[in-house]
Amino acid sequence: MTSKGLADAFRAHTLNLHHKIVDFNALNSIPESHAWKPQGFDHYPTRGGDPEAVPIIDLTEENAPELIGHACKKWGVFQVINHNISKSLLDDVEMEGKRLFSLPMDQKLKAARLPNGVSGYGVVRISRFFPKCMWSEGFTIADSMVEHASQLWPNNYQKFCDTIEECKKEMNNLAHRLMWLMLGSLGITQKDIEWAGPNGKVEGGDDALQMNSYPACPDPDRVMGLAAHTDSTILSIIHQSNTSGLQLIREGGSVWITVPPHPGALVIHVGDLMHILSNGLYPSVLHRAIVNRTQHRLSVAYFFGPPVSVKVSPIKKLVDECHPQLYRPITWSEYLGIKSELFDKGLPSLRLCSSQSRFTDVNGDDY
Ligand SMILES: C=C1C[C@]23C[C@@]1(O)CC[C@H]2[C@@]12CCC[C@@](C)(C(=O)O1)[C@H]2[C@@H]3C(=O)O
Ligand SMILES: O=C(O)CCC(=O)C(=O)O
Ligand SMILES: [Fe+2]
Repeated sequence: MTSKGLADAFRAHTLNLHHKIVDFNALNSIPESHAWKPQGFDHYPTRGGDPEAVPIIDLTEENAPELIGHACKKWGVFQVINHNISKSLLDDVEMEGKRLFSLPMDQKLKAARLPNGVSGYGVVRISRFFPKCMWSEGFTIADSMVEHASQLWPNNYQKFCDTIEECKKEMNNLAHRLMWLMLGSLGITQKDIEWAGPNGKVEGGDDALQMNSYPACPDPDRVMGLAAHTDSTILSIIHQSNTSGLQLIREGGSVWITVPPHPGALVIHVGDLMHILSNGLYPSVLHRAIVNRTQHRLSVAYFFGPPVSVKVSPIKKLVDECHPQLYRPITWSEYLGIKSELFDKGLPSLRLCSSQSRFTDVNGDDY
C-alpha cells in the first residue's frame, strides 16, 4: 500500500470549504448552518431474516461466494461475519476514535486536514455540495499518521498509530479476499486484471481509513450526519458502533433502509470503481448516515482501491456485442478529481452508452 498516491490525487483539488467544523459539545440548539429541512427519517423497518434486510453472509459458509455475487447485484451492499478481524482490534479502533473525537476542539484543529490534503481532522470532502453543514466530524488517514497523531497527543500517540496500522493491514487483507470473491462470482480471475500481481495482491494499491463521529442531537430529524453518496472505491468496509444510523437505498428502490448494527458484522459497500469493473453489473450503493437523539455514534470506514495511476475499465470478459462497454477507462486519481468537481454526476459522466439502455446478464436479469 502506498497511500501517498491518494494525497497526490487531491493536491490539485483544493477544497474551498465554507463548511466549518463546530464544537458540538458547545451547542445547546441547532444552529441555522446545520438546520436541514425536516428530513422525515422514516425508514423501512428491517428485522433479521426479513427479505428486505441487507444480507448477512458468513464467510466460512460454503455458499458464501454465490451469496456475495447475488448481494452485489441486487443490493450493492452486504454484511459479513466470521471475517477474521478480531473483535478486540475493532473495539480498540473504536476506543481510539472516541479518544480522538473527545479531545478539545483546539487540540483537534492542530491536526486539521489541509484544503488540498487528504489526511487529518475536518468535515467530509463532499460537504461543499450541500448548502447546510453535516452533524458530524471526521478524521481521515491515508498516508503516515504519525505527524497528525503527534499533534493530537504529543506524548502519547503510539497506541493510536499501532492500532490504526494494524486495522488498515487487516482490512486490506479482507478487502483483497472480498474483491476476488465479488469478481469470482462474475467468472473473473486474477489473470483478467492486469494490475493484480501474483497471488492476487494489488501491489501498490491505495487505501484510506476514515473515522466518523456523529454526536447525539436533540432534534435528529432536522440534521444530516453524512449526506447521501456512493463511495469512489472498489469496495469499502464499514465498522459501526452499536448505535444505528447507516441507511441505504437498494438498487432500483426508493426507500431508505437502515442497516442495524449486528454484533461482529462488517458492512461491505460496492464502490464506483467496482461498478465500472463489473461493466455496470454491480451497482455502487447510495448510502447516508443519520444521527441519534441520545447516543453518540462512531463509524470506521476503510476505502480500498487500486494504485491511483492504473487505468480501471470494464473487464473485457464482461463486454461483448450484447453487453457493450458502459464506461471509459479511468485512473482512481482522475476519478477522485472528477468526483471532487461533479459529485454524483461524476460516474454518469464516464458513461459511453446512454443510461437509458438496459441489458440482460447471463442469468436473464436486467442491469
Ligand atoms: C479514498 C477516499 C474515499 C473518500 C475520499 C478518500 O480519499 C478519503 C475520504 C473518503 C470520504 C469519506 C466520507 C465520504 C466521502 C464521499 C468523502 O467525502 O470522503 C468519501 C470519499 C469517496 O468515497 O469519494
Ligand atoms: O457512518 C457510516 O456508517 C457511513 C460512513 C460512510 O459512508 C463513509 O465514511 O463513507
Ligand atoms: Fe460512504
